[in-house]
Amino acid sequence: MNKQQIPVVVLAGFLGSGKTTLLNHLLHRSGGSRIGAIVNDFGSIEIDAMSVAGQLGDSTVSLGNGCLCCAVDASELDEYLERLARPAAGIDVIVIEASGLAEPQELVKMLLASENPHIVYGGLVEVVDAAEFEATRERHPEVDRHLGIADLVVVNKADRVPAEERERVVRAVRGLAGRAAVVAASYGRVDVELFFDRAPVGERVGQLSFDDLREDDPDMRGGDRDMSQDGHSETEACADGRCAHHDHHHDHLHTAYESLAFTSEAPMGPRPLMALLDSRPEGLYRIKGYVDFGAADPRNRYEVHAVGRFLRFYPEPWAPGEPRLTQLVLIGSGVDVSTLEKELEACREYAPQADEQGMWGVLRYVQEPDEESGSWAE
Ligand SMILES: Nc1nc2c(ncn2[C@@H]2O[C@H](COP(=O)(O)OP(=O)(O)OP(=O)(O)O)[C@@H](O)[C@H]2O)c(=O)[nH]1
Repeated sequence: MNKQQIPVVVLAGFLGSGKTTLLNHLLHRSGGSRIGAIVNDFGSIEIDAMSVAGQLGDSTVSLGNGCLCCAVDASELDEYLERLARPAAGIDVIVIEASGLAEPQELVKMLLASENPHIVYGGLVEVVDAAEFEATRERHPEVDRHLGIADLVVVNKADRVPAEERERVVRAVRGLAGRAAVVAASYGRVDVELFFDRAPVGERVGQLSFDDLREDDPDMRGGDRDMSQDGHSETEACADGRCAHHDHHHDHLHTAYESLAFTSEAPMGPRPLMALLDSRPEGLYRIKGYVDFGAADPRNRYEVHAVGRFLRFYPEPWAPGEPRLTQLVLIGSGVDVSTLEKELEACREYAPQADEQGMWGVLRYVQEPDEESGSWAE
């Protein structure tokens, strides 16, 4: 192995499984290693990039608005890798956080094809949400094949399921993941050594080659399920519109999903927003971003996450001078995006009242700090 080459690890996993949480854990625990991150957001507001950027400064780059797997060619990615891999940047390992709808094998292919002499493919880490695993597999059988090419699978959110279910999920993942290491974790708290000390390069290329990833390999194609079955054309469904050039993309997960990016300078009314969130449609699987509740709580911004039926708010004080904005990305399948947008617009309050009782509906979804480290069952 060329000691000068920087390993590039792909961090993938379905929407909301905990990739950003794991990346943040790695950044906190990196010790003397310097991590460069490339964050690929599906929505046009780069929420994931915002939540890691603070920690990395110029060693984070963001590739927003569409799945990286759908890029026409690898040149954009190469450009970013080039920037991070310059010896002057002093980076030891690069992590690419894929969007929750990206096809990991496309990213791996791009890395294996890269002619950048400073980098080397460092493995695929798949994050699985233990609480959502079965339901996600039912809807998207192709996630099985993502696990089949992983080098490490993190069965995350172990705290959200009872011990027996956790064991069941770990066993099922082991069955699908072949030779990959499988570890259970909460809040992405994996052993950092395990993450970065993946198998040496020579071994890896032997293990996962272009041949393994060939488009016409039946094992890689996940059957001929038409992901556009909900009636959305590929161009509509792909956030950056580039998918139309790639007819083989019909089996990509993201072709079945639409995203809505919503920004408001006017604060959101807690009551109407909670009414909307509490009755959100089944297909609206993922919501993330930041909410300004204005006079109802002028001190804090509320980071919000919905994953399936799970909903949490995380209040934190606004930074001095930070623009008071609500910025949300909503990702779903079979969701009427324009209606959703109108509903969100209707939640804005132009003459807000200090409606503290109105915040009760929000506070029901605020996690106590000690819950994070606590029990296995929610
Ligand atoms: N209970 C519990 N919640 C978790 C755990 N890991 C992450 N979360 C929460 O799950 C939500 C989604 O986590 P993210 O790290 O943003 O997930 P992601 O995979 O980056 O999401 P996308 O980029 O949208 O696909 C957040 O509310 C996290 O706090 C965990 O182990 N247990």
